[in-house]
Amino acid sequence: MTQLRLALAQVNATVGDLTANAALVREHAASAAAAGADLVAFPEMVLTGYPVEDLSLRTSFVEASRTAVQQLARDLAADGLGELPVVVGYLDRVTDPETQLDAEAAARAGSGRDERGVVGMPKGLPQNCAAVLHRGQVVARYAKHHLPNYGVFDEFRFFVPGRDLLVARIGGVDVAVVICEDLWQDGGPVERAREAGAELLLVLNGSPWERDKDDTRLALAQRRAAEAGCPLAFLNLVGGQDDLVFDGDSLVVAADGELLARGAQFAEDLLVLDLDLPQNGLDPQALPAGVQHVVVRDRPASPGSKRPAVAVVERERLDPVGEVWAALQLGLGDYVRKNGFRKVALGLSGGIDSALVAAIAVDALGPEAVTGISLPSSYSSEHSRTDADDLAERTGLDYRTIPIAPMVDAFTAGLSDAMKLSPVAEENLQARVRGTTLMALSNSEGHLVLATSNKSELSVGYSTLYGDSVGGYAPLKDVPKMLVWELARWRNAQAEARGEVPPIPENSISKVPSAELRPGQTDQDSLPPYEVLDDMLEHYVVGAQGRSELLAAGFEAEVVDEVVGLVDRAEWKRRQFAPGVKISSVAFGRDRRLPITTHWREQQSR
Ligand SMILES: Nc1ncnc2c1ncn2[C@@H]1O[C@H](COP(=O)(O)OP(=O)(O)OC[C@H]2O[C@@H]([n+]3cccc(C(=O)O)c3)[C@H](O)[C@@H]2O)[C@@H](O)[C@H]1O
Ligand SMILES: Nc1ncnc2c1ncn2[C@@H]1O[C@H](COP(=O)(O)OP(=O)(O)OP(=O)(O)O)[C@@H](O)[C@H]1O
Ligand SMILES: NC(=O)CC[C@H](N)C(=O)O
Repeated sequence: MTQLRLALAQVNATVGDLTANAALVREHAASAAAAGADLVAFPEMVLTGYPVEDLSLRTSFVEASRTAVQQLARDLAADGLGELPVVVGYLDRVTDPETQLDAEAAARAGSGRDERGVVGMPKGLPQNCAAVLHRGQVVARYAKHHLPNYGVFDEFRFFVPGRDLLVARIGGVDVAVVICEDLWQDGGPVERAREAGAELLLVLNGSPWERDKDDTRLALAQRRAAEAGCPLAFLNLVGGQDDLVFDGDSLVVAADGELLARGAQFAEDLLVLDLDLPQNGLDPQALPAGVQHVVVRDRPASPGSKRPAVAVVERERLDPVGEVWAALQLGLGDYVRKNGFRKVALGLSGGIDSALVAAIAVDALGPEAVTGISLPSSYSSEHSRTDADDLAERTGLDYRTIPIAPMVDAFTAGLSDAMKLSPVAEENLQARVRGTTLMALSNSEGHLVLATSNKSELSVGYSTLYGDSVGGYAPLKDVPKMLVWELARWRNAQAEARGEVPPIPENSISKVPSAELRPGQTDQDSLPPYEVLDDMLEHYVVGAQGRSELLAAGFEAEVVDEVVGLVDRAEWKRRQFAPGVKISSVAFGRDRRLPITTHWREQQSR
């Protein structure tokens, strides 16, 4: 048995900020060293942030990452941390196609060049890599084998796959290092880690969160640990990046599947634990082909018997709705902060969507950073104002009122000389005056405007383009309306349990949803009841089911045709929408890509 004190640093890196990310690594490496760790690991592409998308195709960016990883190794040594092996994810490139690519790819790299790069491979041959840093140097390197190319991932476009497995002897333990998708695919590096006799499988991840994924990951880690025949440490990024949220939730499982430790959810964490590892007797002279064995440290920094054991602190787990809240809060907060904003603004209608967005924003940024504006028109109900007032008081946000009736009247008068405004044009004019007013505030005072539309509305195009759809970020973009209400009730119940004032007025939760763009209007004049709509959207948008499957699932033909038609026609509107946090398995945006211009109609399958 050898004891390894393992430190997993789940940190919040920022895409493109190599300097800040390197500083984050140095800071957490220092904490790991202070905790007596034999090894500290950081997530997938921590040095560049993740995902970097087409930045991987820029020579300047790839070279900056290559330089930064070397500099980081030197800086760690200068910090007095040179003896601590540090594993970091970063962006590298193929420098020797003969030895770093498989034979077929190497042949293509040698022959098929055109002005865009190597035919069939991304320009510059970038790779998603892990490096082991020790005594001021990069002492070992691994390139991700399996590149995810589905859902939100496009890694065939961004990277060239790696070929060899890395096993690094660290603190006397043979550690196989792999990267994220390597774990999700059968066979490949996990199987080879077992063949090689690895004693610990270390997986660096940039695994974005979606509902229920924590359970999927745990089950996967347990299965792969059994396959690898050794404990498995799954280390994940944390933080928001455009429409993705990484939840951390790193975990360590034993070879028999026992959960040994789990990191915080949606927060940075440094997980330190002692692993007692049996020696698998890896023989460096008898390794399977394609396994690189590098000796970094032959024995632990301090023998297990001579240091006090570390106690693994159990982190509190969030319930399923709490996870969604935390994802929305972190996704919005990081989008605002990482894009250099300090405050946000939104229209407060007294309705549930704007109330929920305001409450999330206040949790993410604090009440002083959130400006809510009541923008009453001549159709606005009394409760739209009083409920907005109530929300403002409960949350303490910066609250203003700007009546829009005079502006709408001036617009209507000005336009009516040139055209006869249709009823829909008149309705939308109000939403557009509100949009213009919010953008004026954004330009004048520097607020980022939040769009309040939810996934149900986005699905069917129930918003006014250049009106209530204005905004730089749309927190509820992937949140269906029924979940909007559930989140509001959940947040209020949390407040009550803590003896705090619930942020969302009860009336905003219980009232009938209405756009209030004409007298007496309700959402249900134009849309099926939200219970039915959301259920069908789960089948049609998330499940991508066709008409016959929707009918077989029990939906009425008339409703199917109406909803499918609305969803299909709204594709152009969705394309112009701001990004928002992905919480489902199929979010609008990169997850669901459909042509705007298409003559395919589901009804054709009748
Ligand atoms: N394929 C396509 N490619 C490019 N542009 C396309 C297009 N199809 C239509 N268009 C354009 O889009 C215009 C229609 O879109 P748009 O102007 O937005 O208007 P539209 O979608 O017709 O109306 C907005 C609807 O949303 C409702 N609404 C508004 C605000 C808030 C809420 C709420 O409660 O959440 C609901 C409102 O009551 C109304 O029923 C057309 O005039 C046309 O110019
Ligand atoms: N009177 C208003 N004052 C300020 N903003 C408004 C007003 N009416 C609408 N808006 C803005 O337009 C958005 C869209 O209106 P919509 O009616 O869909 O949302 P909501 O009122 O928040 O919720 P619900 O759809 O449940 O009524 C609102 O969320 C809000 O940001
Ligand atoms: N970065 C990755 O390789 C992520 C892919 C993986 N299937 C996940 O979602 O966690």
